Amino acid sequence: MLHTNLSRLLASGGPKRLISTVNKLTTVEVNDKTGIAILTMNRPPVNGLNLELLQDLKSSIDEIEGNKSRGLILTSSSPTIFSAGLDILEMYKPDMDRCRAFWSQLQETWLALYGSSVPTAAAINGHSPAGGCLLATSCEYRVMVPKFTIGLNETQLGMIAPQWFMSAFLSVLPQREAERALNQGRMFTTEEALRVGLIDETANSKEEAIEKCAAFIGTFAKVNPLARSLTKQQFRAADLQQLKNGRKEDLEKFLFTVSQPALQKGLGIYLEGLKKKVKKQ
Ligand SMILES: CCCCC/C=C\CCC/C=C/CC(=O)SCCNC(=O)CCNC(=O)[C@H](O)C(C)(C)COP(=O)(O)OP(=O)(O)OC[C@H]1O[C@@H](n2cnc3c(N)ncnc32)[C@H](O)[C@@H]1OP(=O)(O)O
Repeated sequence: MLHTNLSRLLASGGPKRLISTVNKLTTVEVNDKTGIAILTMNRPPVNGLNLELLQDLKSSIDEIEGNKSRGLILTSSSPTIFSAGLDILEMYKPDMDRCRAFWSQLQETWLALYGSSVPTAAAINGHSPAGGCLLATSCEYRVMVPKFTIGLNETQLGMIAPQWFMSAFLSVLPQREAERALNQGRMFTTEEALRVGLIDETANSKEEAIEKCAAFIGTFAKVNPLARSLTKQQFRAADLQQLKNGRKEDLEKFLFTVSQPALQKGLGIYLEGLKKKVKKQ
């Protein structure tokens, strides 16, 4: 009951204090009463994860870790897109120095989110392909609004999701389901995602999704925070360590992959397809 009241207060727009507007592409709002932070991505039109958005996400996660928030809810300011995943323009005909900084920042941001000491939840209020799905599956709980899609579609782009994308996916889905979905590059509708367990709940609106995420975070109200966070970290330690140990190799593999002419050609065709779709409407 206490948890429900807390979450209602949060969602009803109860007393909220904007504690950070420092970052250009993210905002953090901490509710004074509940202590839960809402981290909102705001990079129109599709929250494409470019270097700057990844930097802002990392610094917002650090801020939430530092200000003793009771939990983190990740969401988007767009009414239809949670995140379109990695900004393909960071990988298409890239400047290699920037590309290096981009991938290193993606690693850094993932380590911070997946390894966060506070309870994390994603209020998925729009489409969430690839890198968007990575962000959502790196959280501990997912609530999604109907009529959108989520999944790791990398193979559809002729790309291979790195091992740590798979780790986050596997922390949510059974191996058999995860392997098949990744091989197919399958995008799940909200209803399908609920059926396989890729999301935990559905909600009819962003506000309701945030309320349900807050209720999840509220379930830890009476649990010792240190015991909870150390337990979470033990569960995630092997996945985190695997990337920490292999960061350099992972970066080199990425740079090698994006410099392949066949991949560049595929990305060009994919981008063209996205643009043609816009013109048809
Ligand atoms: C083992 C070794 C491995 C080593 C590593 C190797 C490889 C690296 C692995 C790479 C991993 C990649 C993960 C990714 O995240 S790749 C990105 C995947 N994302 C997508 O496929 C999403 C594509 N977008 C869409 O499907 C749709 O845009 C949508 C998100 C469903 C939204 O649809 P809608 O609302 O209709 O919007 P538009 O389609 O009209 O888009 C508006 C605008 O935005 C541009 N855009 C969309 N998505 C992206 C993107 N991801 N990056 C850059 N730009 C994007 C789109 O082109 C439109 O632009 P214009 O307005 O200029 O036309």
